[in-house]
Amino acid sequence: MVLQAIRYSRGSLQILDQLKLPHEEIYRDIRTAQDAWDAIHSMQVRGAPAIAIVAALSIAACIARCNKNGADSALLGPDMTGADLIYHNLRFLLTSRPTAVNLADAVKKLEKVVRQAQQQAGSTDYSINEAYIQAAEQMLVDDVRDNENIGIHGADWILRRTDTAFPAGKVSVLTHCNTGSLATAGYGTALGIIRSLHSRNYLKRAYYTETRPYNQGSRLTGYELMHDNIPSQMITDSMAAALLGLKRDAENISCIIVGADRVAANGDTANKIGTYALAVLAKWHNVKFIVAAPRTTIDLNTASGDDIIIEERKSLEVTTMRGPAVQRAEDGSLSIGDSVHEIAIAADQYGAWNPAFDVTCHTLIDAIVTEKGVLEKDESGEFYFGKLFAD
Ligand SMILES: CSC[C@@H](O)[C@@H](O)C(=O)COP(=O)(O)O
Repeated sequence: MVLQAIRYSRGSLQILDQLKLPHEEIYRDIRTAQDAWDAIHSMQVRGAPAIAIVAALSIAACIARCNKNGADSALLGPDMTGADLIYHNLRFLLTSRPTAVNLADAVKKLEKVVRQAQQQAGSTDYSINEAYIQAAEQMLVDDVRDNENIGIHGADWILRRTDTAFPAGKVSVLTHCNTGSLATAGYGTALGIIRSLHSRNYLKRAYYTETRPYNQGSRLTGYELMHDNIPSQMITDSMAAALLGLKRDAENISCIIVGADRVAANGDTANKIGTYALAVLAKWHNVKFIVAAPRTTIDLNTASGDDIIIEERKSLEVTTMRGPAVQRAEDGSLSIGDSVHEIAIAADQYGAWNPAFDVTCHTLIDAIVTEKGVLEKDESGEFYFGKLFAD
């Protein structure tokens, strides 16, 4: 069964609560823009493309119910209708998390759709709503298709450009954070490449970091890889250098593949905290370092990584951990409880710095894989995005 993190049908939106995974699979109704804002801000849903799509669909689901029943759409701004109501809610959702550009990109595109619908002769609230709903629904479809193409391009590139002289010509790769079905509309970006390698029988093993402090790796990537029976092994973030340093063929890492929250115009890439450290390690160990992202993550209006706003989250997310209680029986076997609790792993009064993302300089990146193909640096060592946006 395909893992479905976003359940959408016209008028209805549900998300799989990622704070409960992998221990509990709970779907939450998203009935309002406020619900979507809360889910994004609290990271019940996370991952750059998924954030954008849930925000867009939350408004679509509300106004679809409104178009059908003529009832209150349950959006913020009860004294507004049609275009104004949509603009207002899009702007509100934009404030939910700052670093990933996909949300801002979606808002810009959806505002354009609404403006064009307003300009149509005889436009009504109903016709504006319909135009919005169709555009938001199309984003869901497009993201899955784009990720499948990222998977194909990325796998092709890895098989061409990295040393595949491992048992049966297979490669092992390392990834960070969660970039799969849970972080996107489906299939995934960096994890999409891993899926593509696996489906062609070229994947020996996917290593993934636990990704402290939010543990997107251990909680979410592990869950997805197990779900799809992809051979995999978790490491803590601090084990990456040791893994790359291993000289055993069977463990040899061909490349590190990560996703992105925002790629600046020069290729500098903001992604989950810890990405930068992996890129430095890759350079030292002469291992390819690849960023996988749809074009919606490339922000040509941001000149370089220096201009990217990095979200800082609460210290508490570093000093606590979530999970079910573990009980050890007399024979030493473990049983894991059902419900998720939060436990302190440090005294919170010490405080902790908690940037959610870091920026990897483009000089450390070998290739950026998009749905349109793989971009490498030119002779002067610069990424040139022009041709990716030719259409
Ligand atoms: C396809 S997801 C790419 C990125 O969004 C992902 O690597 C990441 O950094 C997610 O961060 P998160 O804080 O979990 O939203």
